[in-house]
Amino acid sequence: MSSVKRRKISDNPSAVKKKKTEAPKPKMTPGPEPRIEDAVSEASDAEESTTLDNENGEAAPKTFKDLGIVDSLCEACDRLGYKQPTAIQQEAIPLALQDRDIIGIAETGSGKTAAFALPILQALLDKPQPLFALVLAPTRELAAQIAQSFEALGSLINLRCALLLGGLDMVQQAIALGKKPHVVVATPGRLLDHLEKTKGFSLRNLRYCVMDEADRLLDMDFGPILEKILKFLPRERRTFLFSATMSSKVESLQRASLRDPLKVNVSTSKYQTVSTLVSNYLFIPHIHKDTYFIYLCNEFAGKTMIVFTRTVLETQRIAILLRTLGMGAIPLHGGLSQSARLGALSKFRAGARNILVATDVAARGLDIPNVDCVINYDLPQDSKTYIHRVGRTARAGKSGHALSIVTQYDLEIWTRIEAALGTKLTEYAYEKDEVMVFKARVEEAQRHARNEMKNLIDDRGKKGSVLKGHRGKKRGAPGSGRDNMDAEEG
Ligand SMILES: Nc1ncnc2c1ncn2[C@@H]1O[C@H](COP(=O)(O)OP(=O)(O)OP(=O)(O)O)[C@@H](O)[C@H]1O
Repeated sequence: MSSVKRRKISDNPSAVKKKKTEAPKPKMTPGPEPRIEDAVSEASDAEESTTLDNENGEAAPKTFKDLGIVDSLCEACDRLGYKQPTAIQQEAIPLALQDRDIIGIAETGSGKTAAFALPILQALLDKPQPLFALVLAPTRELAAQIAQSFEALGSLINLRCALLLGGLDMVQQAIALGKKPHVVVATPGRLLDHLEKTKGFSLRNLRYCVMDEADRLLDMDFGPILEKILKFLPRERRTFLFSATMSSKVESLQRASLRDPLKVNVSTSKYQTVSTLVSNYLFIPHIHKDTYFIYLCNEFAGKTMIVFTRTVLETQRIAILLRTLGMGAIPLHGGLSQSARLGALSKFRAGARNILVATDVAARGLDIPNVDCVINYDLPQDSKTYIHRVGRTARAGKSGHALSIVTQYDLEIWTRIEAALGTKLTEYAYEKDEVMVFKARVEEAQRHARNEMKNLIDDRGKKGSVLKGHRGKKRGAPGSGRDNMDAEEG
């Protein structure tokens, strides 16, 4: 292994010899006085990647060191197998090192997490202090994953990171905050609870605030909580917004109170999927939906799959249906306890089950290696969610397959999704006779699933039951609590 000068975070800033990082000149010039409106209009443009720059118009290979990243962080990247920065990393890191607010847009699975984590860790090395950075994410699973990425990238520099998630013990989290972490990763509802209730916890000296899946965080549901959180943060700070899909609504971007932001867009169109993804649909009669679905699962038998459904109950029913037919399925939705949710995800990650059946709580950000296929059992309600769902496969340059089941009732939304993608997808080729071979077995499994669902619903809320007992409570309804904001995205 090459010998590198390693730097560690010292809590005594004077103990670290300050060395100004010489970041290479960015290819995107800041230009005169960028305003939020400029960023907004730029963000909605279809743009070419700005990495094309050598004589042949090919991307010049760059290393993390070339981008201005220090040795200890380069070594952490190396250990994680990051040989070269991805496009969004190449574009965003030099600008972030120059102390700019950034709106970063790049396809799903393109390495956005390291694009914001590395500059933050580097700034932390320069000026070490507790509660240096805050990262907000819309779902608990995503927040947990981001904290893991920070810990992995900060493994050689003594990074302390705290994770604040809804659904888990506040006291344990307050203890973690008492240890003065450098980075806090949180879901919005729980962070606000701590800001309001945990004695001695303050983000007054925060230097960086990141909103991952920013368009979701800034939308109507989360927006009001975000506004409250921002009142606890200092105005003098850097703000990074990252997502694969970005809202171009001025109001929602203004919510993030960016200062002269620069937009880094490495997507070639507004809603784009990666080129390694094969996407098909099946147009089928609603009455045979389960039979077609089981046929598809059989076609992809042995592969790792995520199946998206619209509701908690449908997620649970589909998982039972699959298990009854001998397939290793596990449900993930906001009707489960938080420990059951994290348990389901780790079983799926570890390969103990090869089919994850999920609501949109799993649509954004989750980075599970080697997901071969995403099936939209129910179509998503909007095209943005489609992009995020299918982005759970074909990540980091790998190939993947997305299949959407479209019935006669889904034509309008499907037309809208295709229009947003700017392309007509091809239909998945099948022989109807081969599908109908499954009909009798599926009908038997449906009867079994109906009975099991009845028992689960009757037991809801009882001790040891699978489903939580918050029947009928809506987001924001009295008693549901803001902590539940991130409990269920579907
Ligand atoms: N430079 C790199 N080289 C190789 N792999 C990388 C590099 N940077 C990140 N990765 C890996 O690529 C995968 C996707 O990264 P990440 O989860 O940050 O994507 P993302 O852009 O945030 O996706 P999404 O929009 O779905 O949230 C991760 O497994 C990550 O470890």
